[in-house]
Amino acid sequence: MSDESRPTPAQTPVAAVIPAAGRGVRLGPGAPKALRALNGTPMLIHAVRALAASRHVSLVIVVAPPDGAAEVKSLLDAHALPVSTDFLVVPGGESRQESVRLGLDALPPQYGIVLVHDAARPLVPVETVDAVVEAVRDGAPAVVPALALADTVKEVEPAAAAGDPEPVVATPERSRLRAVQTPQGFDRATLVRAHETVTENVTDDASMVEQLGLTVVAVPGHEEAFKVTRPLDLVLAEAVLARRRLTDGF
Ligand SMILES: Nc1ccn([C@@H]2O[C@H](COP(=O)(O)OP(=O)(O)OP(=O)(O)O)[C@@H](O)[C@H]2O)c(=O)n1
Ligand SMILES: C[C@](O)(CO)[C@H](O)COP(=O)(O)O
Repeated sequence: MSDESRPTPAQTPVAAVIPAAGRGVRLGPGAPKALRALNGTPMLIHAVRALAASRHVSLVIVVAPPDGAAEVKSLLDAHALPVSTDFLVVPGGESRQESVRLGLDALPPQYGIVLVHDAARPLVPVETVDAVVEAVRDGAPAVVPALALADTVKEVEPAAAAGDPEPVVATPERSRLRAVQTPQGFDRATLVRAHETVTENVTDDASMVEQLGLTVVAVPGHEEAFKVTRPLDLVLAEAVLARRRLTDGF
């Protein structure tokens, strides 16, 4: 591509990869977590709408449970989604990391910026999505939304058996710690290189970029971008939706 035809950072097309292939073991028995209902609508549909609500995002790739791609395609067809956004569905893998990589493999060439967003964070506000994209457009190779912590955090020597006492080995200074959320945003080439390079298991994509020696930056996250992980999170998510219905009318 010549310099004249290469998009400027402000024009670079943005795609979102939504890993949605997890079982949701910590949520308890039932359908795969992303397909469970929140206020009558599958969690995945909330997450897809949240990302597609950003004026920056023109493609959403949903990474479905390995044997559930057809079901997810039908779900997307059955729910109203913005017509200005394209959608693709691919089957996922055994780990979140593998599912994200399978989503990246399906990314068409024109998308230079990639967001990775957990289906399990269905209520992320569009302002958070936009803040992440804008930080990538401003030149950061990797961006995470982050919140300060309310609890003091201890590092422990993990117990051999669940429930056994665990010796505390350190108390990191809380003011320097952040809980990170999604969407995490990346320059596409950086994220692809990170997934090709880092083979050990990690819990988020940004840490793979850190392992390349690149700087990841944090922008303000949002309390409503919490991850639905345990049963109490479902109660909280329903409450947030009920409050939005009252205050915003949806
Ligand atoms: N093999 C996997 C595992 C997880 N995920 C996705 O990664 C996100 C964050 O994972 P998490 O909240 O841990 O979901 P689960 O793996 O489903 O939860 P659990 O660990 O309780 O089973 C979720 O949107 C989940 O669907 C995925 O796409 N593929
Ligand atoms: C990516 C993530 O949501 C950032 O906080 C988190 O690490 C996912 O962890 P999980 O155990 O796969 O839910």
